Amino acid sequence: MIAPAIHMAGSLHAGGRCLIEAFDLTLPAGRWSALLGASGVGKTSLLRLIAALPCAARLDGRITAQDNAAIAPRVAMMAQDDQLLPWATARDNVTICARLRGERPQPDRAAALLADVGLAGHETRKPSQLSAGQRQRVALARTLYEDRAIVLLDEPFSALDAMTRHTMQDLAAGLLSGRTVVLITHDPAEAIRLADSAWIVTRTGVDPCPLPPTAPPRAPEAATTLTAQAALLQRMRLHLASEAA
Ligand SMILES: Nc1ncnc2c1ncn2[C@@H]1O[C@H](COP(=O)(O)OP(=O)(O)OP(=O)(O)O)[C@@H](O)[C@H]1O
Repeated sequence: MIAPAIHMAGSLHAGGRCLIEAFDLTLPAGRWSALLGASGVGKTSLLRLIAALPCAARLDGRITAQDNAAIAPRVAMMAQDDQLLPWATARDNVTICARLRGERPQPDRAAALLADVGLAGHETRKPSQLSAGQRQRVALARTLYEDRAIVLLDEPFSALDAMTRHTMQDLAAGLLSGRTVVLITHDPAEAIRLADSAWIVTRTGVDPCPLPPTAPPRAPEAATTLTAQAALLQRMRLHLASEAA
């Protein structure tokens, strides 16, 4: 499986206004890239454009893979909302994309992934019988089941309690090692913990953020992690202040 770098450049527009004036972003091959930035700046739109999904925003520019092959067929995307089918069990939701493609589902693999995300014994529950955090973990298992080279994660751990989030971050870091992963997060601690590269998306472009020299996933209690978190938070504050001015 080749996990390519992805290059995006141009300007982003929606509803007759410019969201991002000009940006040039290379998401490194086989690494985790984090995108942070104010609500509404266009982060989800960038992910949807990479995945070639319908999007209210328009990119004047281009998105290419390093190997020039098509991107969309190699993408698994975990959206902000869990997008689970209400009438299907957790296990059937994990295999839904494969079944829609006409592939034979692998229920044992789905059950194993559900166990990985801490949902052993919940395989036959419907989404309405699960908590928001449990539903988010089913959506994570569905994304992992896809086993794609490019994985787009839009606030994947936002509904989880702190301890479960920590466990799921480690799990995703392990299972998605070597994939080109793009993570949208509002949490500087999560970006510092997981990312190989990070950018703050703003109206004027994308601002690269320094990260500790250690490899992710980084220990949350390490001094370098905490210092980098504080610096990133401060940088986000400065961007917010300058956008408001
Ligand atoms: N149908 C639409 N018509 C016009 N503008 C839209 C439409 N849908 C979304 N937008 C605008 O597109 C912009 C980008 O939305 P997007 O969801 O990409 O932002 P985001 O940075 O991911 O936000 P958040 O962090 O809140 O998820 C927003 O400012 C939003 O108002």
